[in-house]
Amino acid sequence: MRIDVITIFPGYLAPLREALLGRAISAGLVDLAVHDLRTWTRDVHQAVDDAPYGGGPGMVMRPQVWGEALDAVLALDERPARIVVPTPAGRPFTQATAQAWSGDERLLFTCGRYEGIDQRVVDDARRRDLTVDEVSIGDYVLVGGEVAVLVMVEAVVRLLPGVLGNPASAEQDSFSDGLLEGPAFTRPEVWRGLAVPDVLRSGNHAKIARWRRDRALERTAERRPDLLAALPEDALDDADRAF
Ligand SMILES: N#Cc1c(-c2ccc3ccn(Cc4ccccn4)c3c2)n[nH]c1N
Repeated sequence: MRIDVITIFPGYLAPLREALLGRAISAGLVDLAVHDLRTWTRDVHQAVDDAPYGGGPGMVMRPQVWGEALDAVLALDERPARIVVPTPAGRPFTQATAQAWSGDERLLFTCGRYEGIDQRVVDDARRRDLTVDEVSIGDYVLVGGEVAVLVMVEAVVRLLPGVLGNPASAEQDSFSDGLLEGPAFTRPEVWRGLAVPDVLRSGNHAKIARWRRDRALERTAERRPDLLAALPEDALDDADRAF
């Protein structure tokens, strides 16, 4: 997978070259290129923003700079790219989104700042039949798109074959079965007077699986009843319903 990121703060994306993601890049599983938007400015001040039409607070990022940047970065590779535009007004980015994008050959992330990017940049890309997804990582407001890109790239890249040491980790993710993960424990057996649940030390794999499923159902019902309500009809078996 090729990943391009366009931003006025390239340094914000440095964490993508650390740890697991850094190893995925070194292993050739991911090609990452970060581009400074100001490369495509033409004025001495390298202006990337301007006042909003219709008035209102803040500034809006100029379409000309973004249009030239997108055209140039898209041309760097012939593979089709999904253009991702982080925005508080976007569709929710979920585990299902990450799963879907993990099958893409190329992702191109555009990091806005100020009050966002002139809408015509997205409109122009779509009318050229480019795939453009305007997405939000959550119901809160950030200062720019860079942090959202860090989140989305990690969520997608960890799903690529060969990235996680144990593929089962991704298969047993929270949300992968529509439920939150239950509690996890490791040594010591007792810590500050708190013991690991006996069932986890029983060696009875069927009982352990049941216990874990019950804790996941319990936690999801308590913290995210919306997820429980959204489960497909056949997602819960009789034992689940009995819980
Ligand atoms: N994903 C995501 C986001 C963002 C986000 C993403 C990109 C930009 C580019 C500028 N801003 C600031 C801003 C503030 C107010 C109104 C518009 N824009 C961004 C915020 N905020 N919260 C999320 N879940």
